[in-house]
Amino acid sequence: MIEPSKTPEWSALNADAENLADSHMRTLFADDPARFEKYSLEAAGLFLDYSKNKITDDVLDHLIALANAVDLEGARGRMFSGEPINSTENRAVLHAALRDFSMRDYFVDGEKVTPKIRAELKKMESFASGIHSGGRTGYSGKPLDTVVNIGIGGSDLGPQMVVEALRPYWIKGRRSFFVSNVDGQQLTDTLAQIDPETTLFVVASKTFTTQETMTNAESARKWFIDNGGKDVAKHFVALSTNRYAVEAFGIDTDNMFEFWEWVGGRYSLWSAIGLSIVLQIGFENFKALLKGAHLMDEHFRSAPLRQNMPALLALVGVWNRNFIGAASHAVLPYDQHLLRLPAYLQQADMESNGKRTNIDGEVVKHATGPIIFGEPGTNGQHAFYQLLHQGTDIISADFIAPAISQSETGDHHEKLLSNFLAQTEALMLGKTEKEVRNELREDGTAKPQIDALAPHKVFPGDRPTNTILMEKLTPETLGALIALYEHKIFCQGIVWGVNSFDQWGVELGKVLAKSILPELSPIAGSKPEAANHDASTNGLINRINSLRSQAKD
Ligand SMILES: O=P(O)(O)OC[C@H]1O[C@H](O)[C@H](O)[C@@H](O)[C@@H]1O
Repeated sequence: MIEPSKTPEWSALNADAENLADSHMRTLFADDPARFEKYSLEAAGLFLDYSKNKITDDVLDHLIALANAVDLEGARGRMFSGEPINSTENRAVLHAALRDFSMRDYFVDGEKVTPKIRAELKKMESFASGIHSGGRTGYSGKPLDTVVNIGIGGSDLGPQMVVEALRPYWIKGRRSFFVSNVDGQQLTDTLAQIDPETTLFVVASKTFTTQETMTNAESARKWFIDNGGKDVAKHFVALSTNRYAVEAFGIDTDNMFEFWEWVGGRYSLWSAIGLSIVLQIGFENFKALLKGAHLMDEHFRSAPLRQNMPALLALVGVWNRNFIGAASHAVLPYDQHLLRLPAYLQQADMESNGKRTNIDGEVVKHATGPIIFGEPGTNGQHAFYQLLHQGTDIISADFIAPAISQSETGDHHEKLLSNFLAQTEALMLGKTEKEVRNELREDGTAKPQIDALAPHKVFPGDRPTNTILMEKLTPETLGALIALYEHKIFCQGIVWGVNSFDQWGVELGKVLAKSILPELSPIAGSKPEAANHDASTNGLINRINSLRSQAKD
């Protein structure tokens, strides 16, 4: 592979960063009145303004040249044509096929996968319509109006985020719960709110071997039976790629919704993993979500890089990460219903591009995926934005908002939007010491106080942000937004030369936890002194065991 940091394009970008070091974004805006028109674009119902980044035409030219040097367009073609671009697992990456409503066919290893996708969607549709119409009931004949989705990671974050985002589309009277953590408190708290007669447990796991999910599913089944539940088959369905493990767990494969190896866990909400979404908002709305994503896919496949929203978002991200030095990236939705978007993107982005080895197995020579974090605005403003404005690190950020709220209430949304706009303006402009001093003087502040206060009130500004706007948060625009991020992550992975579709970094902890589990004492029980680990881990096991042994059962 081409080592990006050794290319002339990378060197040109380094030189750009040096040249721009002394110019402030204020000046870039003052010097070029067309900046907003030049550095913004529309696609699939989304509008992206990336003008508040420290970029120029030269920077963009060099970023596009870098994308060409690593053959981003070729890689994009290889993904869509079903090549096994997930090289360490020898798998294709075809989540886009799940939402392709054109007549296009997709092949994996010579096999046409399109009919399988359509058949599974049909199965989901008819299952959901049975539940919604009351044709498919629980063991006592009551409607199944409650869903408990048991899954973790990609089998939890996507459906949960979407269900939360599309509240106004909820079918009246239906409730959804999401249980992910192996911490039994989450399951216990959920079970306390539901009725076995009216609950459908949706066990979601690509592998069907994940400790957390299997433990929660076993405990949920036990609770169901202990609480008078009968006919487990009516109350438990599975979403998985692993038929064998689903059968072994005791779920009839008739009650299984299937997806395939070529759908990565964190890219799976479009597959059978979306069943909990379908049950909460209806199949037509789920289809609209898929269609929105498909619109973005079509844009991504066909638009030249200079007019390609996911590619530009990715390249500007590379600029901020590798040349401006932003090691963290904030995702800041100004929409309360997008509450779970930052958590969703933490997995999507950090599990995809948090890699230190390139696809050739060499340690990379440049920074890769940033730390992703975020909270909905305006809550974040009253918590961590202090650091965004005046901290010692440059943190890039995406500000996301709908122009019209899903529930307009008085002037709340105008207030929300005024904050949304003010924050990116403030981060870009900053406030000079001169401006601070003038303000204090106008307020009648005495000279010694001005001298003492002024340095604290200075904002450096020049801090990079993207603004993503949509008319309204709907299934379509949400689909497009998620697909935008999926493709952004893909493009960055290609530039950085990493495999965005494996996740070996989660394995070591899983293996060690397995060896520690039998060493932990039950409540009021006892276990031999731990001696197989490092001194810290042994010491902590012994301390936990002593606390648990002394506790009453
Ligand atoms: O869907 P599952 O097979 O249960 O996997 C659930 C999650 O756990 C794994 O450890 C991976 O890190 C995630 O990518 C995955 O989404």
